Amino acid sequence: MEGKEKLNDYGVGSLPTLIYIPDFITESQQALLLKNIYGAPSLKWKSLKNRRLQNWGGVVHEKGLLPQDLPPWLTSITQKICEQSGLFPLEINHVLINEYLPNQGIMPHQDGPAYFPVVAILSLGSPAVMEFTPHPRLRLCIDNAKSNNSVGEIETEKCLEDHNQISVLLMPCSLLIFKDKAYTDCLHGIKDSEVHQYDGAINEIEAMKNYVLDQPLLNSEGGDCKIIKRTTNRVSLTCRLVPNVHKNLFKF
Ligand SMILES: O=C(O)CCC(=O)C(=O)O
Ligand SMILES: [Fe+2]
Repeated sequence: MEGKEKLNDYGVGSLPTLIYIPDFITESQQALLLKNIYGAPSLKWKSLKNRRLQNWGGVVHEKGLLPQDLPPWLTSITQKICEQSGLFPLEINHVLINEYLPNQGIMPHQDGPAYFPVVAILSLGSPAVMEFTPHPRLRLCIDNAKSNNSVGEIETEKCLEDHNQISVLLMPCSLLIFKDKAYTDCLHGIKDSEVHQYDGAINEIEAMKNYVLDQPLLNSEGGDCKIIKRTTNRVSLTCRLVPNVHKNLFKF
């Protein structure tokens, strides 16, 4: 990608706003990142029930960040994201690295209130499908729309169009940016399953363009089966800006 003016070309789907950039980094940049991630001191890993993570940039509190400098191997990526997207008013100062085994995922959730509402996720390793679902507080609106109560026709259509479940296929080396309604009105999550279906993914064409499946999978009718098998770990870098930075713990 040659600069922020090109970013609009990478918008996918109709929900505002999801941006998918295939091959944001090269395979050798991916290998170098993985080397740095797996070369970090083992204490840097925090094990959760369904994944491991490394926290870089400092400790995020509800009200802000107790900062720590990002290492140069991460700033080379975060600066590129800032420059090319033009979507962050300040430098990205926080990176969460998640590692998922093939059968691990992340529950549908919304990111915390301390972050500026633009998220950039760099994917490494195994592909995966991320699902965006309407926030429970919008369920009522959708249920009303479905039973055609109380919401006008145009609103109904718009409501459904905006808030159906949306799948995004995340290939290695790609960058996903999400903001606006995708950030404020949706939960995002990844199923904890070794097989992910990408049928109907909003970026299917862009994501599969340069990708050859090792063994095309066939369904019972002999047609192509749009699933990916997660045979290796997936590692993602969730890059965000915490605008409120506290230099001094006692000023919290
Ligand atoms: O691993 C991913 O792609 C998603 C991570 C995520 O949603 C988060 O860290 O908040
Ligand atoms: Fe998240």
